[in-house]
Amino acid sequence: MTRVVAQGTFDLLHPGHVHYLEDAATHGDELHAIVARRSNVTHKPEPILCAEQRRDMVAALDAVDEAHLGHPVDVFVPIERLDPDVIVLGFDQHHDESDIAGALAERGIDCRVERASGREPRYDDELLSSGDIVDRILRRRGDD
Ligand SMILES: Cc1cc2nc3c(=O)[nH]c(=O)nc-3n(C[C@H](O)[C@H](O)[C@H](O)COP(=O)(O)O)c2cc1C
Ligand SMILES: Nc1ncnc2c1ncn2[C@@H]1O[C@H](COP(=O)(O)OP(=O)(O)OP(=O)(O)O)[C@@H](O)[C@H]1O
Repeated sequence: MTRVVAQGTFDLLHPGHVHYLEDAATHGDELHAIVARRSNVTHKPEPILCAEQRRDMVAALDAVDEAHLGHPVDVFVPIERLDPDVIVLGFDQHHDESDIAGALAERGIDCRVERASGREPRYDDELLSSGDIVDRILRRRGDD
């Protein structure tokens, strides 16, 4: 049984998230998704939705076996508990594979780090970014 972990903010779900999680699931037999806490989302505007709602939506996706709230302080606590064989990063996530591999080795966790592919838009006007969805809402509602 190969256990895979994927992680992200997953605010306002869109087909890019589904693509990431479906790709991650192909790296093993069982996919666990970790949902970032608001306090750890520091590289972009904070999520609109609370962590529990984001977790429940991710858990409802077919590709995901279990979704978990991330740890508020030490992001390696859920990894130690889940003890995955593979961590699959999103295609554009800012994390460095070798930094994560180093942190895993320091903690004695035997786990590969891989990267998912990206999804190209399939439809005219398809939005594959939570930030772009928020921007569109603000633009359209701002016009009302
Ligand atoms: C291996 C790994 C484990 C993570 N675990 C957690 C966690 O337990 N809690 C948390 O708040 N963020 C965790 N994160 C961080 C966020 O998921 C991530 O850095 C970011 O804030 C969301 O990325 P996004 O740009 O894909 O939305 C983890 C990141 C990695 C790479
Ligand atoms: N178009 C896409 N194709 C594949 N994966 C995607 C795509 N968009 C997002 N993802 C992946 O989904 C995961 C979680 O994404 P995240 O929650 O950061 O959403 P986002 O929509 O990219 O955010 P934002 O637009 O606000 O930066 C990330 O690993 C990201 O790489």
